[in-house]
Amino acid sequence: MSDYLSSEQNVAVAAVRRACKLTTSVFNNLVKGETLVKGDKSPVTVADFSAQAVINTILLRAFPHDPIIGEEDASDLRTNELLRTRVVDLANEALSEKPNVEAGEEPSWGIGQKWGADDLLAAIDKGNYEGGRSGRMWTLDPIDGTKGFLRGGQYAVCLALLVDARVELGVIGCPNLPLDPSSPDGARGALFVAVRGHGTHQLPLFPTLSADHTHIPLRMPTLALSQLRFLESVEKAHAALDTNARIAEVLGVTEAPARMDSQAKYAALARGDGNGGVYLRLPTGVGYREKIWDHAPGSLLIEEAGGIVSDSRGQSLDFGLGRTLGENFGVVAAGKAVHAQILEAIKGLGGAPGI
Ligand SMILES: Nc1ncnc2c1ncn2[C@@H]1O[C@H](COP(=O)(O)OS(=O)(=O)O)[C@@H](OP(=O)(O)O)[C@H]1O
Ligand SMILES: [Mg+2]
Repeated sequence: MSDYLSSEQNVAVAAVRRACKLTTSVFNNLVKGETLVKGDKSPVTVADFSAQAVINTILLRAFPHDPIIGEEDASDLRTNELLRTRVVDLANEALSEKPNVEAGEEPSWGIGQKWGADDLLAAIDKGNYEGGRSGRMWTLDPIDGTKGFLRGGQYAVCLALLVDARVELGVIGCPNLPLDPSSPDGARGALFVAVRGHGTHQLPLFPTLSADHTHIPLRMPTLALSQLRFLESVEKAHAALDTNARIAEVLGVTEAPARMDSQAKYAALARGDGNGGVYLRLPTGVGYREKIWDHAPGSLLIEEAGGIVSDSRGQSLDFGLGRTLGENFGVVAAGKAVHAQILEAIKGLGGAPGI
């Protein structure tokens, strides 16, 4: 682990690990359980709120002066007692587990104890920061890829620290991502940590041995266009998949795209899964603004693994605009060798809808 932001890394890793344990247990108990009616989103709702309560509680105690841009707010919990009780119980289960001192956890982070409902709701609401161009701030997506979570597919717990609108630390927990991409049926649960200037590393999300704390450095492979495989969203509503197919044709990419929910795509790309090579996310129409928490940690994972992330016109992503990024720009994440050619192909097609 690098010395730069070492206590922030420790805190963020511990917080994301605890939240991922919680979401995994919600999935195993509620989503897989036979009681779930098709279309019932309540497990993802409780998991979302309680994961944000856990992470914000820890951040608040470890770095009391840092604001947080979080996806959720607690207003629904103030009016729904049943939901509130479930969230408080789940968050306390995750927070009260005693600090793992060997893994660098500290009791002063509010762990190893239970919290009252008021404290936990206030912690969730601490995620209401509007963002901006100056100072330190965290951004959190407690469950990115909610649809993937419900399907038992990919989802991610995503946390980043920004300083003066630049992402300095990105931590992404992917409970369902195979630890070793060459054994897709092997152990699942991978954790990714990127620190500006110090690379992107992978470690097991749920360590059992002390050797599991070893950080493995990630480097994106250098691929030619003909070897590329596109990584893209599962949901047609979230990205212009038809445009992706046209761009693939222009570039001579023949491999069928890999579809994956959530920022797990950035993580998979950073470690070169399945000949990944490009994550294309072009808007489906006019008006949608991408959220800061959907791209801040993932983009640093790519950059620190040697790749480039830009909007579809080649500009770097601007994280200083508030809770969202600019309108209708799309995201192109790829290895250095092919990024410019992909931008050319997008331009050649006259951009994407809404660009
Ligand atoms: N219309 C539209 N356009 C673009 N993006 C949208 C749109 N609607 C939602 N979202 C955001 O997409 C997040 C999930 O994106 P994914 O990359 O996981 O795609 S997908 O799950 O395969 O759909 C998803 O994140 P979560 O809400 O955290 O799941 C949303 O923030
Ligand atoms: Mg999201």
